[in-house]
Amino acid sequence: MSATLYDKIGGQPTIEKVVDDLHKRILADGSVNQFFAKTDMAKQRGHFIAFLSQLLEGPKQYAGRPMDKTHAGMSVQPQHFDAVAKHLSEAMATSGVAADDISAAIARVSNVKGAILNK
Ligand code: HEM
Repeated sequence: MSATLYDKIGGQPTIEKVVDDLHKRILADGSVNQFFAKTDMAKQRGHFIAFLSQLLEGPKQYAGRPMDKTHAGMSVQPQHFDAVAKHLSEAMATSGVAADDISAAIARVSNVKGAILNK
């Protein structure tokens, strides 16, 4: 059996590092940080770590809301999605994730793009 993407990138410790870096990047980016003005980032951290782990075939631990309901009414546009995906990709690179694993992870994240844009 081949290793899951979750295992390949280093499992939970890597994902936690990536999400911390991602949140720094999002909050420093004036094109998307306004969306998170009222968000409890500690809670968000836990949800995003769990969601990402599950998306990369790690433990099924996500207990947050579905993507369409979570992002409903936010009017997230494709450029916002692309900005967050770019931050995620750069955060993974900074944590030492290999380029082909980053591409595979971003492809999985892109599968939920429609739900996040509510389209
Ligand atoms: C790149 C893909 C994305 C993924 C995988 C993702 C995933 C998530 C997850 C798992 C949550 C937590 C759900 C919960 O609280 O139950 C969440 C919340 C949130 N997301 Fe996203 N998201 C993405 C993109 C975006 C984008 C592009 C924006 C806006 C620029 C955005 C804005 C938000 C906000 C503001 C919340 C918090 C809502 C609250 O405060 O309750 N997300 N997202």
